[in-house]
Amino acid sequence: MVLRLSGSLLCRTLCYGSKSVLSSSLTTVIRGAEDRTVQRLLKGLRSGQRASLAESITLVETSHPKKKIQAKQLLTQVLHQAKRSQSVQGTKALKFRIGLSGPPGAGKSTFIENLGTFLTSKGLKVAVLAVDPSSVTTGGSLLGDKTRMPELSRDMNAYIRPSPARGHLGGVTRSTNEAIVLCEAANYDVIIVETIGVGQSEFSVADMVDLFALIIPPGGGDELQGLKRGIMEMSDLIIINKSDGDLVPAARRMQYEYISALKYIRPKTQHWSTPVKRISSLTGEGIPELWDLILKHRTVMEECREFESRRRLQQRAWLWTHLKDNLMSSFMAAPNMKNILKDMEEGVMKGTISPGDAADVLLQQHLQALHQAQQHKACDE
Ligand SMILES: Nc1nc2c(ncn2[C@@H]2O[C@H](COP(=O)(O)OP(=O)(O)OP(=O)(O)O)[C@@H](O)[C@H]2O)c(=O)[nH]1
Repeated sequence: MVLRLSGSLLCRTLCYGSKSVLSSSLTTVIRGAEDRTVQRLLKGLRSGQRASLAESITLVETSHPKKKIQAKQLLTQVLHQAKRSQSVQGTKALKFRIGLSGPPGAGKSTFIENLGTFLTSKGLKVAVLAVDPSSVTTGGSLLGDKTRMPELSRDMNAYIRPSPARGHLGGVTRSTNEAIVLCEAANYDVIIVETIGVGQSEFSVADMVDLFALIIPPGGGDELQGLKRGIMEMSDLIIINKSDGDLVPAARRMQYEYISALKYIRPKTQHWSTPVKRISSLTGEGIPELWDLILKHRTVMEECREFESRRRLQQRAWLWTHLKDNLMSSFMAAPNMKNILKDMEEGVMKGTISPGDAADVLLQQHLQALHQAQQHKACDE
């Protein structure tokens, strides 16, 4: 459903809710100060305990009202803590968020296993999170499965989190964003967010990382046509995997094709032109050089100050995701909304009311419901 929200209506919705929003966040702060679970999790996160990290992520994925309050409390504290270290250490305090997308079978898990173990051998802590749209429709998860990365999952300096099998894509990515922050609070240096390059998930992931990489296998040549232009536009790095044995010539061809295709694509930033690198996740060839390139991207982005500005824009995008989610939940929770919604949908399909008018009617109905609820609350008090 498309929610058409005119400026004045949005304004009224927000203004109307502001008092209760304010009081509920104050309640959150006051209650949270006493919350033992939050204190315990914070302590566990600070000492880098994987069990506390797993429990904290589960907490932010929950929709249980009491736990939601705890999750907000935890995130608030964690964000304050991160802000404090950033004010002391500057951007060096910011951990590295890497997004990885690629079609099924591209070798994502083999790549993460190889890069991950390479990084932990250098003394870095690595977390792997998955955004898996398939888990929403099938209830099962294809990504982030520990069995796909056997060595890394046994590594004490690595943490692998499978995709949450709930909610719509917005919900999944929202909790992923929060999971990133929690991994950082638990002192993970590199957070890899993995997604299948189908649907919309890669766009959401690109919006929450410092570097977005696309990984592809050498193929027959149709891949380039099939691959969405959008995903190339938002990539900071293109990795041609499986460049080993008999596949080397095909991988080379693929590399040239991508290099030429990128010439016709507007660069994401004027400070970086997207490199196309061949590697083998199976043999590990090219992985150390690829890591150097990833670090170079970070240095360049820090020097031109885009590293921080991207993060700031991502924070703003995150605010909008929350706002849209909260507005939709409040809209759907209003009394009788399901019936009116059904009537309006039928009307729109029959052509008796225009989609725009139907959206306005629904919003008016929602605002009235909010107003009535507020009046009842005032009477009760
Ligand atoms: N020759 C060769 N094979 C590879 C390489 N990387 C992965 N593979 C193989 O490609 C197949 C798919 O690899 P995965 O790592 O499971 O790929 P994935 O992208 O995680 O696949 P999904 O789980 O379907 O999303 C496996 O049989 C791997 O052994 C590589 O660098 N070279």
